[in-house]
Amino acid sequence: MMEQPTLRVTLRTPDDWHIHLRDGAALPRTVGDAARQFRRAIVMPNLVPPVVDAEDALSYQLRIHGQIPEGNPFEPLMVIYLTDRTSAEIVRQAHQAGVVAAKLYPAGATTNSDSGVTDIANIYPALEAMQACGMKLLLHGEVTTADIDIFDRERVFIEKILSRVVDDFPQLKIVLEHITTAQAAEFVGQARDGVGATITAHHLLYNRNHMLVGGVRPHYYCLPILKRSYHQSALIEAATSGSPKFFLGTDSAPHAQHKKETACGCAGCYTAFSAIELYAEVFDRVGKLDKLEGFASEFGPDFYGLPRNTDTITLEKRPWALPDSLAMGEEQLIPLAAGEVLSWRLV
Ligand SMILES: NC(=O)N[C@@H](CC(=O)O)C(=O)O
Ligand SMILES: [Zn+2]
Ligand SMILES: [Zn+2]
Repeated sequence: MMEQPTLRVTLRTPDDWHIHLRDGAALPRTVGDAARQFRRAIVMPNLVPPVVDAEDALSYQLRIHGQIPEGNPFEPLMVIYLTDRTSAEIVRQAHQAGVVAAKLYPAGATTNSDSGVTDIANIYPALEAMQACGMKLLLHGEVTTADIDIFDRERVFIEKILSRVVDDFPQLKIVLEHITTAQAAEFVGQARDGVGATITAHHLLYNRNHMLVGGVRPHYYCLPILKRSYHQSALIEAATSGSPKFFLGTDSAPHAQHKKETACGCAGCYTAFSAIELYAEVFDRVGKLDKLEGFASEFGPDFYGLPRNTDTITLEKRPWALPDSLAMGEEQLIPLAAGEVLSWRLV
């Protein structure tokens, strides 16, 4: 019998424009996984306590650097966490220290967001300073008031908050992170220049049925929460459209197994172990593998005003099963799609 030649695709090395690496004992796992496939990563600042200024960001960056495998050129790009007390001066100092962005977590919106902003008006001076120095604004785009249903929180954030910030700061570069709805895809698609969005692999691969039909599956629980399949289709459409407004951000977020599989489980999916392979799965499924390179490796650096990577990675069509569990320090971590078979594998 003749062996079929193995299908391969070679891509410019991708970057991850939204990842949670955490700290301490988690770092060898998270940094190692990210550095295996990505050259750069935008590192989320929601540590406890959060990364709020230049000093915090630089010391966190050093701890990450300490875990990059020998000879690997991985580059963590640092972000500060906006609080009610973030001043214009804090922004300017962070910018001078090489911090590329500041992250807005509405207070209480997601994991480790208790120090987040309680009213966007409190950070208008910080946003002015960011606009002036070119620092990007990254948004966890969900309102948090109890009267708004969890499935509507992103849509209401866009209507009530985002549309205002986009207009009030016409030169500010804004990324609506981990979008999950057709409304978000549409808003960003039609927004002025300088407004973009990241999309996770899990919001492309799954909808809320995957999380809730036949039993509740805590490893699919993340924020913003998985939505209807109609929204999933809109996200796939946006990610594979070739529009430079949409780019890769895994939102990979490690929570130990015992913190997910419990009565009140944490929000976040761990995808860093196989992120580019998960994205390849989706793009291939809809016949758009040719659009993966723009989404994964070009539109992100273009948006951030950074050079595109010049080296490449290769994916091969060779089915493999994800491990059931990974070690993270002394703890166990269940990767998203644990035990499932993926078609593409990083060579
Ligand atoms: N996405 C999540 O569900 N969790 C993230 C926080 C975030 O990005 O909202 C985390 O830090 O665990
Ligand atoms: Zn978030
Ligand atoms: Zn996140």
